Amino acid sequence: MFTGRIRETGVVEEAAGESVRIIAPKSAGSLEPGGSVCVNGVRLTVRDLDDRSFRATVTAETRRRSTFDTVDGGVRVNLETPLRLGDVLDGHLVQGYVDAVGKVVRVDAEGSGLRVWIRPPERILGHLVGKAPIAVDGVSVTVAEVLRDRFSIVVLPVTAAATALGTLAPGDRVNLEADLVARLVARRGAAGGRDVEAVVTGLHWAGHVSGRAGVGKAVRQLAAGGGVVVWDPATEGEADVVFAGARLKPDAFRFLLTAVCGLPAVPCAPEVLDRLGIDPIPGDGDRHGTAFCVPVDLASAEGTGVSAAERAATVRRMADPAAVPGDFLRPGHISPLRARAGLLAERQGHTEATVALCVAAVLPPVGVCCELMNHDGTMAGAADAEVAAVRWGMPLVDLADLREWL
Ligand SMILES: O=C(CO)[C@H](O)[C@H](O)COP(=O)(O)O
Repeated sequence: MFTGRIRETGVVEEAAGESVRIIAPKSAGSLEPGGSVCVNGVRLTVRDLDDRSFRATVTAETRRRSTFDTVDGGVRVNLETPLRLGDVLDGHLVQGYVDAVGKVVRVDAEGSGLRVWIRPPERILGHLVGKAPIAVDGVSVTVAEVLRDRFSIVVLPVTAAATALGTLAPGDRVNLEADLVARLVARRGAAGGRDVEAVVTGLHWAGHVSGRAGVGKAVRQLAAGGGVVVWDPATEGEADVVFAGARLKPDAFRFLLTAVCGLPAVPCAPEVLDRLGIDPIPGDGDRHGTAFCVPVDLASAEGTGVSAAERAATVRRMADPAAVPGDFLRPGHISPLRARAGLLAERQGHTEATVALCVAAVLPPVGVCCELMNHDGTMAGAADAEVAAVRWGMPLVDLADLREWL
């Protein structure tokens, strides 16, 4: 077992047939014939050694499954000697079994470090989770972001200096080992006919989530009647708490009014509003093109339509496919918003995000969104939203991630 903390980079002196000789004066002293050594994330067996180098076996299977298919003399490699019981586990548990070879597609300077984008084979993308560790050429780093076909890592200056990651360039191939925990979960999921995404999204998880698994978690939460925080850094710089209309309980509406504190509104797919005869409010619209429609109340209600229970009942009826125009009084106290037909592909607003989440949750395309406002009356920023999401046990997802994955 290894940790992904590289103590020495070695240089390949010779690679021929089933063996490789590596110059490694620091590591050679603590190796022994028949023991293990991790070379660029690949666990190899030491054949023989002297005080400045060692020779290890590279089987045909290892060559097929790693970058050892092309390794040559002169190449700098990351080395790690095996973990001993009682050693500091400063990194994460690395087995030295390569899951896949990825290709570096982009390297950008980021602060004093580097952001490296890697395209792995599709089959391991589902094992990658933002903020979880991964071994890249045997180095323990954190997955920063997972997109549809790639993920990124940030290589800090200290890591760039101490390992061969500092010289990575587009086109380079790297050995990848996904986090042991993610792989075990994936295996368990596969046994049950489900993949890792389904297992991860089933976990109780609050705060910022990202990538496909994060969006899956948000959809699942909404489908179960829970709330999701959607952060929009680009247009409004605001976070909205979103619920599905069909699952809306009076207590959720009370929560929006008393804890979330913004202006609750009800995003609807355009066909719902057309069917219910709910028209847009004439005018130039607000600064961001939010499409407010004539507010409504449930005609069968007996109060003013303002209580949390009555407002929730109005929303649930709007989400009911059997609802008809006569079910609603105009004007009322629930403000519908008209989503664009193309949803997030057409407009990146909370209106479209709410409807898209409901659709992904296989629910009628009607939801509630309410801006998160601090109790001093200012609008919540990213840090406020994250704190609130954790406190309320809700996932927080970026609008851009919803656009990418829904
Ligand atoms: O005005 C609003 C409804 O209370 C909000 O800003 C809400 O976020 C929906 O608007 P948009 O689709 O423009 O993001």
